[in-house]
Amino acid sequence: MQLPVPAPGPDAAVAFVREHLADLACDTPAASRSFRGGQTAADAALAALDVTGYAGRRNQVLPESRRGASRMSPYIRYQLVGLPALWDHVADAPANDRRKYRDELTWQEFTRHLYARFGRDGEPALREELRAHPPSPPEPWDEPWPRDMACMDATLEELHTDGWLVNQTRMWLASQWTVRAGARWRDGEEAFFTHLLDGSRAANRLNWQWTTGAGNGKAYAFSRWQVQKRAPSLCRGCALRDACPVASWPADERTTRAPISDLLRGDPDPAVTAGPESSPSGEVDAVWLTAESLGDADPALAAHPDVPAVFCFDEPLLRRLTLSGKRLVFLAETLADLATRRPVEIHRGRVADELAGRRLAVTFAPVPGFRRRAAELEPAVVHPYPWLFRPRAGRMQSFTAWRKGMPAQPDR
Ligand SMILES: Cc1cc2nc3c(=O)[nH]c(=O)nc-3n(C[C@H](O)[C@H](O)[C@H](O)COP(=O)(O)OP(=O)(O)OC[C@H]3O[C@@H](n4cnc5c(N)ncnc54)[C@H](O)[C@@H]3O)c2cc1C
Repeated sequence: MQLPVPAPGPDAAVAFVREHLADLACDTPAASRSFRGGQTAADAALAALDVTGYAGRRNQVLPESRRGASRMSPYIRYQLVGLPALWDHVADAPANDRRKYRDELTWQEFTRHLYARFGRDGEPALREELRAHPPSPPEPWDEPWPRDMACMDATLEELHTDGWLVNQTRMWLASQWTVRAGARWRDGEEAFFTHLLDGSRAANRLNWQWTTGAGNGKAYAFSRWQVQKRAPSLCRGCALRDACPVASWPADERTTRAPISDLLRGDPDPAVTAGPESSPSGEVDAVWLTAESLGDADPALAAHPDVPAVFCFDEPLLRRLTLSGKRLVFLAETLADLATRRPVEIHRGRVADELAGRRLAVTFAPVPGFRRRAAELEPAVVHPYPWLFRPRAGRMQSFTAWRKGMPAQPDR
């Protein structure tokens, strides 16, 4: 089913989602309080980005004015800003901040590589523990994120209204959920994925695994200590300040070993994982846009400026995911913004049905869902994914091992 293209701006995007996609959302669709979707918003955020002080303040939570986080992740998620562009943008930042910021961009790339490698056969990836089973607390909690703890309440509120959190509070929530409360990390990962505007299976699953000890065997322990250090006002105003349930460190943080996949040791065919290396030529009559790449610099969009861009809200997938309306509004804003520069078609349905019979150009996406849909649609032209570092065959047991196998500077 083809849908109308909304006018630019959050109000039209909210109205569009409420009219056409509300049955697929888990809440009443509304816009994120803090983030606007679209290339125009992403360009403005990039132009304003100054990472001076980032290394010292990236973990600060409150007051908000002291945060060092760059807040670029929703734009990075949809390739409205690419990792190579950010790498270049911070070239003149103070050395320590530049190094730290580029390290974090490299973590993002690491998660993409792992997800691509484990999802290379088109099957769901990284749902199993990579190296260890997280710790089990002696007494599981009835409610993993109790709202009477001010640190839980404030961070969940931010997640639900903004669709975004700083890295530090993501770690608190993940550790509290699994290491403290004994809940399944995959359920927590889903709860994040529902709301995060930047929610990606690669970064979300990997970070849940790393925080809970599944990724490297060492769990991150959450306690009042971090809240007092990073957001002291939360403890001061907490109803439980004299009976804090996380006043001391967790009783037991031991993980137990899990079987290790051979894919962590090496990739038998990195070319399959990485996708095409160069852009072929070919006649096409539309560019198929995926949620993995919605920016103006998308290689397929850039190579075929005269054909419409077609995006399909994947009904079976969205029905299963039941995302927050904020994510759908962000996407609608992004498509509406693109439509101010070139023809855009928006569909809702099964992707392979909605786009059947068209000669499509698309940018390769290193995720299992793309492989499955592309196998059905057989695009005429598949453009390379804009990797920061092209995936190689080497070890991925740890970030450090993987980084050693990558060049010092991004591949161009
Ligand atoms: C439990 C948990 C779940 C997470 N889920 C996601 C997710 O779904 N999507 C996502 O993009 N990030 C996720 N992260 C990583 C990180 O928290 C966010 O990328 C970051 O908070 C986004 O805010 P920012 O752009 O201001 O980050 P900054 O600190 O300004 O960093 C700049 C960029 O570096 C990258 N980056 C920073 N830290 C990490 C990291 N630990 N792993 C991967 N990339 C990183 C991101 O692309 C980020 O936008 C998660 C972290 C945890 C602990």
